[in-house]
Formats: sequence, structure tokens, C-alpha cells
Amino acid sequence: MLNIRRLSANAAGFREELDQLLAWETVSNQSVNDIVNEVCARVRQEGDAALLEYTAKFDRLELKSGAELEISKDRLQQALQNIPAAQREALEISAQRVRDYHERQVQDSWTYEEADGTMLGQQVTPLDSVGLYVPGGKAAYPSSVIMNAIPAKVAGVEKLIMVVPTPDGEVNEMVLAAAAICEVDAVFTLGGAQAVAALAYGTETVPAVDKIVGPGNIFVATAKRLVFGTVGIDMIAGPSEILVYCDGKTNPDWIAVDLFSQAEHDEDAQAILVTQDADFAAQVYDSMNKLLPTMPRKEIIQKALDDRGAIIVVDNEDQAIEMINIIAPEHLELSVDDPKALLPKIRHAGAIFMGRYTAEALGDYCAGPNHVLPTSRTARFSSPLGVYDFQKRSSLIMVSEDGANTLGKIAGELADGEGLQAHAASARYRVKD
Ligand SMILES: NC(=O)c1ccc[n+]([C@@H]2O[C@H](COP(=O)([O-])OP(=O)(O)OC[C@H]3O[C@@H](n4cnc5c(N)ncnc54)[C@H](O)[C@@H]3O)[C@@H](O)[C@H]2O)c1
Ligand SMILES: N[C@H](CO)Cc1c[nH]c[nH+]1
Ligand SMILES: [Zn+2]
Repeated sequence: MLNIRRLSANAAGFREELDQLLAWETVSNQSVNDIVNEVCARVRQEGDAALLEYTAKFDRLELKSGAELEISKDRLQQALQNIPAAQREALEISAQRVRDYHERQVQDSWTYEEADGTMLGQQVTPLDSVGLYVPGGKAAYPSSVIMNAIPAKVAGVEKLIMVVPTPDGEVNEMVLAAAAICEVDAVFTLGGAQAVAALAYGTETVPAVDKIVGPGNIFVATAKRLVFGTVGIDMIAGPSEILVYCDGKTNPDWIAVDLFSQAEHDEDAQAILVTQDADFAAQVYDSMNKLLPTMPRKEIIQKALDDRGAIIVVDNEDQAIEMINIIAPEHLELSVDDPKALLPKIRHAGAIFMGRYTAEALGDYCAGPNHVLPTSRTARFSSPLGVYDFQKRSSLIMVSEDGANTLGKIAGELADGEGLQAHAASARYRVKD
């Protein structure tokens, strides 16, 4: 039997219980932080030697030299040729749909000219090099290769370095085939904090990149946070989350497996149902107990649901929306008659899946939007991975002779106010009258 929390939003102590459920990362983090700090420091100092040691320790893969960490391009092509045709077709269709969606995100440079001829604007350029983290500890993620690499390619990034753990030396052919389809430049069999540190600091074998993107478990998410500043990162995309809001009129079995779909990623994943229909909440609970034994990953699902899951009964739709905005989930399913009507009230969610037929899993693989999404309530300030993560902007300023006259006086005045005389002089030297 599942031991998932069943809560009523009006019960005494509910808010404390909810806060506790959402504060999970902060309380469990110290030991993870200690491990990640040590791993990153050692990779920075010792390079490949530390990578080989941690790969043996955490992924149970013994390699003799740094060179063995790289998976050759020939091997990627071989995987692409050898996987079943249906798998190759699914990967190619997914890649094309993700490309079509992301091409709409490209930001172009822009300028405008003022009356005196001064030109202002922004120049948008792709990053030079990026590291793509593809998870691979408890499952293999060919879809994450596509979600990471395609927006980078669309942005025009020159160098794509992919890392993926291969626990026990088990290589996933679809992951390699996806890397070939996406024309990734190099792939290394590395995972966890050590992979993130290698991409941030560089080693004898792994080149340092400018930004690291991609999802991963708590070790990966913590390491990305640690190396931020040395390199850019996209966001905290940690253990998966789903919040399903249902009005009680969707098949409870559908909702049960939607919750399972994210719980099966990781014991640290989070799945929450919010509904105003107490009978429906009970039906979904029954469905979950009925269907759980049929799931090959039932142990992971059960632990995730028991530790971090919840079924929350609210009074009405407004209270459900309040819950959604507090939880700020990675994935939000609106399993209701008119999901569009709710959109204006939803402020925080990584991705919003609308209507009874929009299973979140479709977004994981092939709908088109990115599945790399902010977790741990960071949807309050982060967005899905996109082309914009692989582009940066430089301000453009080209002042005309007349513009120098006008702006020079204003800047001089402000510089005087700040007591910065060289600034004032620099601005005023170009003033004519
Ligand atoms: N938010 C998103 O966008 C998104 C997308 C896809 C997947 N995910 C999440 O990515 C995660 C994938 O996790 P995973 O574990 O399958 O693969 P992973 O690649 O993220 O992690 C595996 C690595 O973690 C390290 N590790 C594991 N246990 C360790 C320990 N005790 N000490 C030190 N290092 C350790 C190892 O180096 C291993 O290679 C899941 O949590 C999933 O929910 C999130
Ligand atoms: N749900 C994950 C994002 O949290 C993405 C994924 C990949 N494969 C299956 N699911
Ligand atoms: Zn998923």
C-alpha cells in the first residue's frame, strides 16, 4: 500500500506540512554539498586522475586512462546505424519537432537611430562552447540529448561537448544515436558532480566550456550551482516534479499513471495531485494502489510518492490555483474542461500541460517544447531551457558628433555628482559648445 500524504488544505497545520514537503532540498542538502565540494575541488586540482577515480567509485566503471573516457564519433555513427528503424525514426521526428519549436525562439540583434544620428542596440551572439549534461544513473535519456543539443545548434553554438554516465560500463545505444543525429562534437562517459566539474574547469581530456546546461539528480544540480560563476549554467533542473490539478472528471487511472510517470525518475522526484473533489482523490489513490504493482519501477515510484508525494484536497478552484503558485512545479497538468481560462492566474510553472488529453509524458519526448525545466520552486524565477540560453547579448552604442555634445553635458553633470573627475573630463572633451 502506498503511504502517500493525503492532506486537506483546510486542516490545522496544513501550511507547515506543505512547507516541510517543499523544503526537502534544503534539509537534505548538507551531506550532498560536502560530497560535491570535495569532488569538484579534486577534479579541479587533479584533472583526469580524479575523474577516473570517481567514475570507478560512483559509476562502477574502471578505466585506465583519460583517453578511454571519450566515445568516438565512429561509435556514435555505429549506434545510429544499428538501432531499430522505429527507434531511429522516433528520435528523428522528435529532433525535428524540437527544432521547429525552438527556431521560433531565436533572438536577433537590433538597433535604432536617434534624431541626431546616435545609434543604439544589442548584438546577439551564440556562445562559443557549451557542456550538455545528459543524465544516465537510474535511466537512460536519449530525449535529453535532443532537448539539450537542438537549441544549442539552433543558436549557432560552435562546440557541443556532451557528458553522460555509463554505470557499470553499460552504454545506451539510443543515447549515442541521438548524439549522432544532433551532431554533438564530443561525448565523454562521465556523470555526476565530476562531469560538471570537468566541464567547468577542464582536464587533460575534457575541454572547459563556457556554459553547462541540462538536467540531473541532486549531485548534478548541486555541482552546477557550485561552479556557477566560473561557467554559466542554465538553471537548477533537478529531480523531476509533477503537479496535476484535476476537477475530478478525468479517468483516475490516467491521473495515477501521470503521477507515476515523474515519480519513476528518481526516489527524490515529486508528484502531487490537487483536486477539490474528495471522492476523486480517493479514486486516484485506489488507482495508484491498483496500478503500482504493474510498474517495473515500482520501488522507485513508491519511495518517491511516500517520501515526497501528496494528494491535496482543496475547497475550490481558487484555492487550487493558490496551491499551484506556492508549489511552482516543474510540470503542471491542468486536467479540467477549460484549461485556457486558468492560464492568466498561473504565475509559476516550468511547463503547463492543458486539457485531459495532454499527458505530461508527451512533453518529455516529442511535443516540441523543452523538457529541461526548473525544479525545487525555481520556476518562480527560471524558464525552460531554450535558444536564449545559448545566446548572449552585447550592448551597442555609436554616438554621433551631435550626440556627443548632448550626452557629454549630461554625463559630465552626473560624473561631477559622483565625484569621478576623469569620467567628467572624458565626457566633456568631446563637447563642442
Ligand atoms: N528537471 C529536468 O528538466 C529533468 C529532466 C530529465 C531528468 N531529470 C532528473 O534527472 C535525474 C537523473 O538522475 P539519475 O540518477 O538517473 O542520473 P544522473 O546522471 O543525474 O546522476 C547519476 C550520477 O550521479 C552520481 N551519483 C549518484 N549517487 C551518488 C553518490 N551517492 N555520491 C556521489 N555521486 C553520486 C554519479 O556520478 C552518477 O554518475 C532524475 O532526478 C530525473 O528526475 C530532470
Ligand atoms: N520528465 C523529465 C523532466 O523532468 C524528462 C524526461 C526524459 N525522459 C523522460 N522524462
Ligand atoms: Zn519524465
